[in-house]
Amino acid sequence: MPRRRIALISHDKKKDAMVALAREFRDQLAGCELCATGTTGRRLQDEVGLSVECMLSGPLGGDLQIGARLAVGGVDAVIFLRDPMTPQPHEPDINALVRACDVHDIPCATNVASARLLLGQLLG
Ligand SMILES: O=C(CO)COP(=O)(O)O
Repeated sequence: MPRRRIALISHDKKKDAMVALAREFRDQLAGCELCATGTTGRRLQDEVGLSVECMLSGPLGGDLQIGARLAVGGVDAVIFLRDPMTPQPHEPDINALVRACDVHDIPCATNVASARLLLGQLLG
């Protein structure tokens, strides 16, 4: 089976949760092709030891880079731990990425509970 291509994105207040989730699924994620927005990806590399292709940071266009890749068939699933309590300067980019997931029917988990279900099903 080809390696799953997974995009990992988290807002600042959700980054600890992303690191914890990645630790939980570390062995399965290590067998995937991972890409991430910049700061999220660097934390996953440094703190979990995963190999991650780091895009730009979200506010600088990282969500859009992942959305563009997804639109041409380059991403199988998105884990996007959003912070629903904090306004983001790049809200339009965030909406564009989630919309691209819906347009192209790519699974997108936006909280830890759904991320666990998605990763368990996809990689379990
Ligand atoms: O802002 C983000 C997603 O919208 C995440 O970007 P970083 O991983 O660079 O913090």
